[in-house]
Amino acid sequence: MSLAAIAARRALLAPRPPAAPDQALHGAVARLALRCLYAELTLYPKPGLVSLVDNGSHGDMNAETFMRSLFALRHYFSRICRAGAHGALFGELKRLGIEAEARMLLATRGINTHRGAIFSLGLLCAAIGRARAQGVALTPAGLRAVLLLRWGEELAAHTVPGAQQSNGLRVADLHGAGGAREEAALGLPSVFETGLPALRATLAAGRGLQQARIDALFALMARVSDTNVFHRGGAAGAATVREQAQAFLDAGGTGDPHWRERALACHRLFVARRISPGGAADLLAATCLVHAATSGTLP
Ligand SMILES: CC(C)(COP(=O)(O)OP(=O)(O)OC[C@H]1O[C@@H](n2cnc3c(N)ncnc32)[C@H](O)[C@@H]1O)[C@@H](O)C(=O)NCCC(=O)NCCS
Ligand SMILES: Nc1ncnc2c1ncn2[C@@H]1O[C@H](COP(=O)(O)OP(=O)(O)OP(=O)(O)O)[C@@H](O)[C@H]1O
Repeated sequence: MSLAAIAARRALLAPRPPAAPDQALHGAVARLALRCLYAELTLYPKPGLVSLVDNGSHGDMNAETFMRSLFALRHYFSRICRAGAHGALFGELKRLGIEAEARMLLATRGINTHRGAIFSLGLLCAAIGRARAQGVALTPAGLRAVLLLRWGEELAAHTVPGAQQSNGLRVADLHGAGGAREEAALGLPSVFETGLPALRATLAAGRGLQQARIDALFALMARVSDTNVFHRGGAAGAATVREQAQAFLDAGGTGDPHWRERALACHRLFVARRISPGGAADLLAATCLVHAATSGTLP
């Protein structure tokens, strides 16, 4: 072995200095975001959505496509958390988001798996970084206030060059669907006012995280103005999602002993109609991120 090779090996084996506290936070936030997206992917039954069990209403993607995309996003969530901590303007977050979309498309060979998640979870990671840097307590109200105060105005005016062709903008015009943009500009009300209370109510009732995630997903489906649903199913598809989700909740959600059969029946109906509540799925992952980040799991 050459001297240079020995030196390189020694450098590799040498103990590393501990990461600076803020660097450790950005890494931990990124890992949390990925874990929440993975938890959404593996949750089952999820009406019309991709899981490890089946591809739901999707012909062009499966769990493997989502896993490849997740792996490609691991640095993005850490970078956007750091940018938030350093007080970045929304333009900088947007640049990181557009770069992450390109990485996702490269990893999936052009399939949109995490566009909504890059946006909503990216914003939350930035808000967590910002809250910590400013000494704001990591509570749901604190996070939402940071998000709105720092980026609310810019989010309300947010457009992306070349996005005129997006499904979201088309159906926003056609059906008046708010989509990801409106949701973010209002400080993710579906996450803070619907998903999180539903998740925590099920946990408080003594049921586990899996059931809490199912209840949160159905609560989100009943509320969210989901451009994915409008794009594929039109106004009728959106009404079906709302009605089916509300019926599941009215029957007691996962508190009903037959909840699994109900959720499976809903899954089969959505697959038959090619409906996929992808916006609600993204917001479920966002809900899990807020829950975990505000429960003392971060360094
Ligand atoms: C705003 C975005 C999401 C564009 O949305 P648009 O509605 O035009 O596109 P599209 O129909 O493809 O929807 C994107 C995704 O949003 C998700 N979504 C749909 N409805 C909703 C909703 N009501 N709430 C949250 N997410 C939703 C869907 O899963 C969908 O995949 C985004 O693509 C964008 O601006 N990208 C640039 C990157 C960026 O600015 N990032 C900022 C980093 S914080
Ligand atoms: N588990 C999941 N299964 C399916 N979609 C999900 C899941 N989790 C999140 N999503 C969201 O749903 C979106 C994919 O939906 P869809 O395929 O309808 O979008 P599209 O590619 O924009 O439209 P289309 O393929 O109909 O032209 C993803 O971008 C993602 O944000």
